[in-house]
Amino acid sequence: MISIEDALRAVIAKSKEVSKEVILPIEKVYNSILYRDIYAPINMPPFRQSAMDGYALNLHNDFSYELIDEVKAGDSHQPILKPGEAIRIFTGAAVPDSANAVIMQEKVIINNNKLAVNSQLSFEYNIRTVGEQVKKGELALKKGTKLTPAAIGYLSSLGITKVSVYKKPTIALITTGNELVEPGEDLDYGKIYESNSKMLHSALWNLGFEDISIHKIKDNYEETYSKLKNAITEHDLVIISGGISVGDYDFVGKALTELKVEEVFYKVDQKPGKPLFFGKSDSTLLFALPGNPAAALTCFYVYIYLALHRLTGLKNHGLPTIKAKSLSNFVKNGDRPQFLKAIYRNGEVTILEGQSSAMLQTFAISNALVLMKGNMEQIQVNDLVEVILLPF
Ligand SMILES: Nc1nc2c(c(=O)[nH]1)N[C@H]1C(S)=C(S)[C@@H](COP(=O)(O)OP(=O)(O)OC[C@H]3O[C@@H](n4cnc5c(N)ncnc54)[C@H](O)[C@@H]3O)O[C@H]1N2
Ligand code: MOO
Repeated sequence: MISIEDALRAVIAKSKEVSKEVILPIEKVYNSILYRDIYAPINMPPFRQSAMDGYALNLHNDFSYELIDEVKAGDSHQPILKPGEAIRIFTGAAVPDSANAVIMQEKVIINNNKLAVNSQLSFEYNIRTVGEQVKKGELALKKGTKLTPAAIGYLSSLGITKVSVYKKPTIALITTGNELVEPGEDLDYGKIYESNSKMLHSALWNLGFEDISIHKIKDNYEETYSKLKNAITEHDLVIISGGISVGDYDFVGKALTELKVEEVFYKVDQKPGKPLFFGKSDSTLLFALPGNPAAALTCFYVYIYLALHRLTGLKNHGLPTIKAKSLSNFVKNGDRPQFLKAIYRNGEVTILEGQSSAMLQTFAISNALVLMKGNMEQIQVNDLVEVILLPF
């Protein structure tokens, strides 16, 4: 059995090489990672731009100006102002070369075509200079940057329509188990509703992964073997739920061995999620998660989240962790390090009742996991504990 730290190191080591480049329309790159540096194709702003609704002035040694023209946002004409002349101007409009300051309309008094300003203005006041944000040819965004809404807005403002990003992995989600029936169908004795696929699918969507195919297999060796074989050939990442423990009808491990999947680790010293398998077949990464729903989701956040980051070119390592003050007492059962479902708010964390790996009720209201190390026997109120913040 491997430790959590070694397992995380192995995930980092094995998942770094799988990234590929793809060029996508900017509408499709949200949450993707830039594959190459982007240089600004234009100056931004492309012209001297008014930052206010007001008046553009050609400054002189007097507080009075004569109003001669108007430039609205989008206008292309360039009135020529002599010293002491002003034009009406609006936010975002092009300031003529002959104007050297803009004054807000609240700060002037207008009388006929005369404009009285009540203060001395400095040159370029309220004017955004050409290339103030970024100059043509300068580095606009570095490779490795995550494309947030702000980044997408910024690149669009530079007129960029296509972006080179790390290809997001194609993902197969495979559930196993004779006991599983679809929500909406009758629930016969001995059956349960299949919930892991929808849970993991939404966790992937939340992180911006959309190329996901879902497969459901029974506890049958031949079916397990052939479905896994196809999934490995056709996807960058295969996530299996269930069938990885030691029962007579747990066929995943045997099929993975037959398929010559390299075992990076099997079994992690942790609770929940002990029977976690991580492997690799050529460039395809493969996680076999324990079927118990809370164990599967914990392993997703702790390990698969990290692998997904690596595959998509992000350099940071997994979910953010912080120290927080516990508002709860908790006594650990056994020596295994434990991930505890919890609610974090404002530097404090409440550890929830109902930590069984079969239960999702507490996970459904959690926004964090408390990591209780193996050598800790209990947590007491006011103890500082390590908290992993979940990505929502
Ligand atoms: N003799 C031992 N038995 C078990 C051990 C062990 O070390 N020795 N480990 C236990 C632990 S810990 C876990 S976790 C489970 C993992 O078992 P599997 O990964 O083989 O998962 P299954 O047996 O297929 O399912 C476990 C549990 O989860 C339910 N399940 C499975 N898939 C789904 C799904 N898609 N949606 C909803 N629920 C699902 C399934 O019905 C079972 O109740 O093994 C222990 N046993
Ligand atoms: O590792 Mo199991 O996940 O405790 O139920």
